[in-house]
This record gives sequence, structure tokens and C-alpha cells, in this order.
Amino acid sequence: MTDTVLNVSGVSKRFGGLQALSDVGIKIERGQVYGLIGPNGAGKTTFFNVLTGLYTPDSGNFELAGKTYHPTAVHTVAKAGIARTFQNIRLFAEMTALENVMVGRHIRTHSGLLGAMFRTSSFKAEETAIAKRAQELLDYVGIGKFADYKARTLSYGDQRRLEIARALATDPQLIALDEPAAGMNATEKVMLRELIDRIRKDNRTILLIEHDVKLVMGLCDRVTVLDYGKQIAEGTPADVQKNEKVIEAYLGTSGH
Ligand SMILES: Nc1ncnc2c1ncn2[C@@H]1O[C@H](COP(=O)(O)OP(=O)(O)OP(=O)(O)O)[C@@H](O)[C@H]1O
Repeated sequence: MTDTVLNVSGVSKRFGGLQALSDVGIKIERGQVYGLIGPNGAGKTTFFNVLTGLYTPDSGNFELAGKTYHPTAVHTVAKAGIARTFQNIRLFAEMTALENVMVGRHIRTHSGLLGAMFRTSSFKAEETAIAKRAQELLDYVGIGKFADYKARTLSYGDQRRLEIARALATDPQLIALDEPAAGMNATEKVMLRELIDRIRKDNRTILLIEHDVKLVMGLCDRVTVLDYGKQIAEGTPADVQKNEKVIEAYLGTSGH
């Protein structure tokens, strides 16, 4: 039996005279790594931003783990169960790595503001549990020894790992990674690939935008290719690579 995590269809988005997305749809099964690729300006980021509540779509149906969700705001989408990272890393630079992950975890906790103000015993117990879980996640992504370092002092690759740990902290149905390999050197990319593989083996589900086609083709179970806002191919990496429209889009004969 298949277990569909994300099922979206008919997504369109226009910016003034520009049709940035036309009737785009994808379906991701639990445990899959799903790639979204396409030449510059194809609409990848727009699709991500619509999916995660940053942009309001003109049309589209959105279902997460069998439930309809309305991507009207970022926090609504986070509550529904999608956690994302950003192309331009968005960490709390002056907070420690551990604190950054703890912030992610707070979305799933209960004591609330009053508990925090009066430091009730249930609040303290919850904080201890959150810190423990945050440390486990830092260990999981391979930066446990940097728990007490300020986020801004970490290397670029480690900051991206920290963002992934923070995303995992919300126990999401879907983790959306926006160009996770951007700016990484070859060794960091190998480590990133191992990490994403490990996350998939733990039956988590990942959607990623990535410019590094080699990484996408080696890692993803399925891929969608966008070009000028249209979905020109969908399938396994092997199938997509052979698709003539894809080859044309990437070789630039369609005007890129
Ligand atoms: N906020 C916006 N306002 C107006 N136009 C936008 C906006 N965001 C994106 N666009 C336009 O929509 C089109 C798709 O852009 P988008 O950033 O989604 O592409 P992309 O595939 O992510 O590109 P890249 O690989 O360069 O990041 C582009 O023509 C872009 O100029």
C-alpha cells in the first residue's frame, strides 16, 4: 500500500504579466527523496514558496498526509507538518546551535508563555526534554560537538546541517530543502548526500530543489523538471535524463 505524504495539483502563480507556474502538480510517497530541478527562472523557488505558505497561489489543491491544507501562512504550513530550509541560510546567528534546534522543537510543545514566565515544573521538565532531543538531533546530523557554538561561527556546511536539524526538530511529515548543497565543497556534498540518505532510511520524506544535477540524479527517487513555469517531465532520474524536452531545456536550445 502506498502512503502518500504530499499530493498537490493544479498549482498556478502569476506575477503581473509573468506566468511563473502553470498547473504544476507533484505527488510524493513516504520515504522518498523527490527532486525539483530546472534552469534558472524555471519556477522552482516560486513552487517552494507557494507550498510553504510564503506566496499565495492563484490556484492549487494541497494535501499533506491525506489532509487538505491551505498554504496561507508559513506558521500554518509548519503546523500542518512541512519544515523547510532556505537557500540563504536563516539561523539565529547569535544563538547556539543547540538553542537553534530547540526553537524548532518548541512548535510541538505545550507549556506556552505562562509556563515559561513562571518557570513551572512542567515547563522545566519540558525544557530538559527539548534540550535532550535537540542534542540528539545535532548528533544525528553530525555536529553534536558544536552544540554550544554560536550558529554564526559554524562553517557553511555545518550551518546547513544545523538548519536540517532544526527542520527535523518539528517532526515534520515533509522536509523541504532549498538548495542544500549551494556553496558546499566536494567533501561537504558527499557528507550531505550521506545525511539525506540516512534521513530517507529513517522513513522520512524529502523534497529538494537543487542546482547540482549530479547530486539530484544520484539521490532522488523521482524528479520533476520545470521550465518557464511548466512541468516538462516527471519520473525517475533515469527516465528524466533521457527526456528530449529536458535535454533541450538544459542545453539552452529553448532560449535559456
Ligand atoms: N516575488 C516575485 N515577484 C515577481 N516575479 C517573481 C517573484 N519571484 C519570482 N519571480 C519570477 O518568477 C520566475 C520564476 O522564478 P523562480 O525564482 O521561482 O525560479 P527558480 O527556478 O527558482 O530560479 P533559480 O534557479 O534562478 O533560483 C522568474 O522569472 C522570476 O523572475
